[in-house]
Amino acid sequence: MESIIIDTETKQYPVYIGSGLLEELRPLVEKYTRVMVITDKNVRSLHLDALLNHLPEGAENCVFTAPAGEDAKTFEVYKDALTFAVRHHLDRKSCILAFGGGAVGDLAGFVAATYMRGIAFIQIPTTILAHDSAVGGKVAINHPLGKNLVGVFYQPKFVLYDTDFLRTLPKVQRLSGFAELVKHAFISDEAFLSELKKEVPDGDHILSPRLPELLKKGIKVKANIVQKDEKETGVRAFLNFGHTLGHALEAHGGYGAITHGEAVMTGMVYALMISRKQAGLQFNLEKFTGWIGQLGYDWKIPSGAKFKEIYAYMERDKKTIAQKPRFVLLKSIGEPELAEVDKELLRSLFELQQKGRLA
Ligand SMILES: NC(=O)c1ccc[n+]([C@@H]2O[C@H](COP(=O)([O-])OP(=O)(O)OC[C@H]3O[C@@H](n4cnc5c(N)ncnc54)[C@H](O)[C@@H]3O)[C@@H](O)[C@H]2O)c1
Ligand SMILES: O=C(O)C(=O)C[C@@H](O)[C@H](O)[C@H](O)COP(=O)(O)O
Ligand SMILES: [Zn+2]
Repeated sequence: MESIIIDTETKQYPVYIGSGLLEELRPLVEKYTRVMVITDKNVRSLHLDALLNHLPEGAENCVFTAPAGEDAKTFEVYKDALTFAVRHHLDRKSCILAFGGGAVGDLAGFVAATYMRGIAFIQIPTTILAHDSAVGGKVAINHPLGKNLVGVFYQPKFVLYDTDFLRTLPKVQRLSGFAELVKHAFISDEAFLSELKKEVPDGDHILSPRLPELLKKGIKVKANIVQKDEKETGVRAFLNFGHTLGHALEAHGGYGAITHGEAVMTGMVYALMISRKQAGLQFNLEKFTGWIGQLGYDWKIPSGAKFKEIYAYMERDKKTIAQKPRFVLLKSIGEPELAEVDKELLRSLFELQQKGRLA
């Protein structure tokens, strides 16, 4: 199986990626006393039977089904999943298998990391977005006051990314996942960004035969960063490009009102404007927003969002120090930095972007 090795301070593990990989699963999980699958209701109805065909007998009795989307990342669902694990006699030689997108992965990883102080964790991602979320070991649930505020760093034993699952993704989820690929390009390499523009001229081209290759590139960008800084004491924060505003919009709108990727795309446009003003970035943002508009993104800040309320969420972002929000900016494509930004600049750019204008 083709794999990309993730080599962190605490663990080294493979991300197997390609078509038809589910066939290879059974021998990888046979050593566990029990496999608890955590999935969501959409993935369950579309793909659970296929997964169960490749798990040891009896696995169908140990499937926890979370609500779809951000509703999976709540304290209540987290507690229900733990209760399920206790009632199903999971022990320290059992494992938790995340089967779904990033929401399921984040929930399942946090359950695995905390049940009996940590049992084995496996990721079988089913979304484009999960080329990001399944790799690197950030697992968390949301707090009403902020995205992913409750979580840990906990690496999986392996990631098995069977790209056949991506075929059933609705358009809105393809767009959501593609935003993280664009992020990986921005923080790494102008040629990667040009390649994405060329390969994906509009929303109908995201699911192209080239997608697995693009996902591998994205994973390698992430692997390279996580390898240097597993616990985000430095460069890992660059993976948060677009997320300071993005997470605030998600929390403010009520988790799930906009997808993570849409929010991050809006946040990247905001960060690019700030970068042009304060980091010396030379970049044709008008052309870029033309392209993403063609793809189907609405990069305007939602009209109902008030700067004061959004700023309060940004103040609680995990990159904030002493109540001063910090943003990932670009000096040039592939050259990120972390910086404080003057509140009045943030306000004026926010108001412009809300009107659909750029600076
Ligand atoms: N841990 C990390 O490093 C990291 C990185 C990026 C994002 N995230 C988190 O990931 C989440 C977003 O990830 P996501 O978009 O994959 O989330 P998701 O799990 O919410 O999936 C999105 C939707 O797609 C559906 N779905 C999943 N697979 C499908 C398939 N193959 N076919 C049809 N429908 C399918 C799901 O049921 C859900 O409704 C957010 O909570 C975000 O904060 C985490
Ligand atoms: O892996 C990382 O590091 C990231 O920042 C990846 C992000 O795409 C992802 O959304 C992550 O969950 C954000 O982390 P957070 O620490 O800002 O909650
Ligand atoms: Zn993200």
